[in-house]
Amino acid sequence: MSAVTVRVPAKVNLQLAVGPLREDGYHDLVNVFHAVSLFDEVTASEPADGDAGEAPLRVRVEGESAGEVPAGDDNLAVRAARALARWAGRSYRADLLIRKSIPVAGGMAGGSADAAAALVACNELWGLGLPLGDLMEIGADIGSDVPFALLGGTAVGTGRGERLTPLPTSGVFHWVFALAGGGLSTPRVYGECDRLREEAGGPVPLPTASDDLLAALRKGDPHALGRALTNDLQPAALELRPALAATLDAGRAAGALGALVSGSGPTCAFLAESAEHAAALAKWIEVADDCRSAVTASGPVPGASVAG
Ligand SMILES: C[C@@](CO)(OP(=O)(O)O)[C@H](O)COP(=O)(O)OP(=O)(O)OC[C@H]1O[C@@H](n2ccc(N)nc2=O)[C@H](O)[C@@H]1O
Ligand SMILES: Nc1ncnc2c1ncn2[C@@H]1O[C@H](COP(=O)(O)OP(=O)(O)O)[C@@H](O)[C@H]1O
Repeated sequence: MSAVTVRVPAKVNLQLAVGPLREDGYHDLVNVFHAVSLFDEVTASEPADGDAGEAPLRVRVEGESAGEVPAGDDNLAVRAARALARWAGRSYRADLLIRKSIPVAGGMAGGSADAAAALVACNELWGLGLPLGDLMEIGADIGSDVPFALLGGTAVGTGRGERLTPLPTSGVFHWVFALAGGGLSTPRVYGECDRLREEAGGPVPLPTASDDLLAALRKGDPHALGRALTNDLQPAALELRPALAATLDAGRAAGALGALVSGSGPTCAFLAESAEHAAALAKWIEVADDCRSAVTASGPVPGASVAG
């Protein structure tokens, strides 16, 4: 095979419960991930013969926000492909082309998605045949969210968010995502969360899964799910970017069943009753000051998969 294209979804966090800061600089989480139909595409191809002597892994990024993504060794897709080659114990070559639609530094795990897609694409291109479990182990070293981008669906992540258990769900959930101009740095948002907690004083409870949320997912009840959505990073994201409060209010006022910041933000997520309701909500949300555009999507969808 001379080229493999993989499609990979964005995520929204339905519950993000953040425990105390650990000694290694991470936080223990209960992270309920949900994969939604907003996709990046990564193509891995064999470099042409005349390119011998060039870097073994090269990357090109296309899409509206391509300029915000590193196009060298720091790219998470390149790091993932390099880690895969190391795991296989050989040097391999590939040209990677990333077509980005997932917002960059938007709290939707676009970089992790590209890393996951590169693992699946290079596993196929190089004929390694590694099982999903091995790819998830390699991915966890690249970033806490990479294993979920490989798995997809709806799942709860514990530890740093990398230890996954799939969750049973019914039906389809319909979403609107308010994309903001520019991003928020994930470490900065976790740091702000710690600072706010220190300021408030008192102990930080260990994270636990919400029974109401799990029941709403099992039943496929969007009204109950809307009421159960929570994100412990939201106060920190709002502190760093106060204009997001008006975006959330616009969605609530327009009748969203639930509204929250997606992960570390600044993307905001709104739950709708149906595809039609989501399309109507998007029109109201789009006019909020800090909203660059509002897009509709549904979930759950599968994780990184070779495109048919
Ligand atoms: C917040 C979340 C929610 O799913 O994602 P985003 O909303 O940014 O996409 C994740 O926890 C982000 O995961 P990911 O982006 O893979 O983070 P990593 O590369 O593993 O870590 C980046 C930095 O985030 C902080 N971090 C990450 C995970 C975790 N459980 N505790 C942390 O404190 C640490 O400061 C770490 O150095
Ligand atoms: N392939 C990639 N796509 C997006 N960002 C990447 C990629 N590789 C490295 N990065 C870096 O990772 C940072 C976080 O990206 P991203 O995963 O999009 O955000 P978030 O962690 O908020 O979901 C970006 O600011 C960017 O510098």
